[in-house]
Amino acid sequence: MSGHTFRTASAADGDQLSNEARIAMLRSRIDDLDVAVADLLSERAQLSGAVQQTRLADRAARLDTGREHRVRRRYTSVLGPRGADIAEAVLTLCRGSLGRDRKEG
Ligand SMILES: C=C(O[C@@H]1C=C(C(=O)O)C=C[C@H]1O)C(=O)O
Repeated sequence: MSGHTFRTASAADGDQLSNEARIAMLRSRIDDLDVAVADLLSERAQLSGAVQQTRLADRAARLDTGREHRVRRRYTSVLGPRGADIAEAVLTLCRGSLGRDRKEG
């Protein structure tokens, strides 16, 4: 678990605010979410790299296309068809995590 907690900005939060203040409040929440998403992606990439490394140590294929297909379906089931683009970007980031680990290690 990453420990991030979120609350959604509600209409009531903005009732007393100017549009400028409302936008600033919403953007502040967006900025928090971007940091949290990037942290989660970093953690995911480390875990994915560890799985890939372990499979290589077992002389198995580093990648698993069946598993990647299930990951893509998870994103599209939540986000709709555009989720496929996000899934692809996430998988690309995580496939690269092994290379980065090697350079750093
Ligand atoms: C992490 C794994 O290895 C690779 C990376 C994946 C991912 O980042 O989601 C998925 C499948 C594999 O190609 C895994 O098999 O779960």
